[in-house]
Amino acid sequence: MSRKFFVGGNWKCNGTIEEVKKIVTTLNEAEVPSEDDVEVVVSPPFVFLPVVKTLLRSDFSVAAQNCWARKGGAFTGEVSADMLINLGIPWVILGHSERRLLLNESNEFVGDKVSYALAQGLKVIACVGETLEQRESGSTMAVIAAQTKAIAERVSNWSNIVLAYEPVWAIGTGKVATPSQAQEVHFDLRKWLHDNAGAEAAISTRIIYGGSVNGENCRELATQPDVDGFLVGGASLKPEFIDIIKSVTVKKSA
Ligand SMILES: O=C[C@H](O)COP(=O)(O)O
Repeated sequence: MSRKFFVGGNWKCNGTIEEVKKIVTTLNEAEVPSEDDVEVVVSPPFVFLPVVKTLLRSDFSVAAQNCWARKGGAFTGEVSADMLINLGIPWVILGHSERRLLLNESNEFVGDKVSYALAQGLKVIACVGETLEQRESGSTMAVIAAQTKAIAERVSNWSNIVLAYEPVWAIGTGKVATPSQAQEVHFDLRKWLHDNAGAEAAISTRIIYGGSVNGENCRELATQPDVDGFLVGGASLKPEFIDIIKSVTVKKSA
């Protein structure tokens, strides 16, 4: 089966309302391949989600950058999955390494969030990835397997999950994984899914790459058989995000 190419733009904690509107205008005016070929999801900070959802072209979608692990209540500063659903936000990014590392989010906590978000009807971009130290000590797959296992233990249906492999050493560093490094991990992760979540999850789950993707390096990465798209940080704030969306054409001819 073919997995639809997926390009996510994670705007992280960036932008003023004026800048956000400008990015949306750039996206709205761009000529890109059909939504039959590529799914595009942008993820502004929470406060800009409603305005972006309202102004953004209808063939692109929006994601929140986080949500709480259970129903809302006395959790100051948190936003619940139920609230996102209430606002018509279809996607959420969970388990980003910046939250795992800076806010000490554990594998289990991320797994709880993924499970609760899916149960409320959200689609989830679930991030996994190793640090440089972990890669250099040869534990890349063990780390990623443990992160994915915490999700697999809480989830039986993978159809609303996109897995984002984001090596921490490649995020915001300009040091992108080579196409063969990305392919190797994506292949191993798909095999892990096969053995632990079943053949259907392995065949149909999109595994996207994130970490210093730009308008240039996306093309060769896109040719890799197990790279089903990208989660883009810095470059998603720039016009080159359009080029990254267009890399689906390279994928289709690979
Ligand atoms: O979620 C996106 C990733 O953290 C990648 O960020 P980056 O493209 O700025 O390296």
